[in-house]
Amino acid sequence: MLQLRHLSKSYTNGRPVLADLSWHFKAGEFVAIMGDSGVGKSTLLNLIAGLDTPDAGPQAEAAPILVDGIAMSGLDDAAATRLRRERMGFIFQAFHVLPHLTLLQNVALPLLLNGLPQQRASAMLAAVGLGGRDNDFPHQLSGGEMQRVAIARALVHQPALVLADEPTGNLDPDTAHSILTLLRAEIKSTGACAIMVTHSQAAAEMADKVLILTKSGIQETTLVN
Ligand SMILES: Nc1ncnc2c1ncn2[C@@H]1O[C@H](COP(=O)(O)OP(=O)(O)OP(=O)(O)O)[C@@H](O)[C@H]1O
Repeated sequence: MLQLRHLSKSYTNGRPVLADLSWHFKAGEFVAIMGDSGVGKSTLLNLIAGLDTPDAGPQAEAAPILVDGIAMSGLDDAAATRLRRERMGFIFQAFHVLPHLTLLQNVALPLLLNGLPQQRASAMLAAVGLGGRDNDFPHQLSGGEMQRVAIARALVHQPALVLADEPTGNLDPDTAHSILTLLRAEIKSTGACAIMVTHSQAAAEMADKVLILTKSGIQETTLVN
């Protein structure tokens, strides 16, 4: 579903953040990515999302990120935006719920942008435990409820790839568990691939597979209690 091939990223100061990463993420898989602070986890998600660009040049792989066989590097801005809008769902702080839209409008946004029927938005709010609150505004919600809206919005258009950056940061353990149970159930029912960056061992335990990102690369690990 998603292939990373010799992916590298350095920032303008020349310091490499990610070097020669290769991995194959499969459809239907819920994968957690862990690793030390500053190792490049968020950078990796941004690259996959097409929000940042991998290193280019004679030594670099020409197509380091393939989504369903499509090279992100071959897409112009409009095509990358379309791919993101149609095929991806984001649970990122930067994509947080919009304060001036109702909960229903927030969740319906990906459907609207993709020209899809909007009925699923209300059902999706109900699925995340916010049934009957369609017309509330984000400021009327707790942090956990807000995160549920973000998840409903990320999943409503049934994306093939869900990218989540610390989706349970700042949530109490019970809320975190119920949110990840929901995320897991959704991706298992749609066959999507979900990639979740987290520092939380409890969150990572909900995934099918845990990868550790280090300076020397990416590898699968088994969590020990
Ligand atoms: N736009 C940027 N310009 C320069 N350096 C950057 C930029 N964005 C990130 N970095 C650097 O890249 C490295 C990786 O950052 P990143 O946010 O991906 O780490 P992380 O693993 O997600 O960390 P954390 O777990 O603390 O969130 C850091 O050293 C950071 O300072």
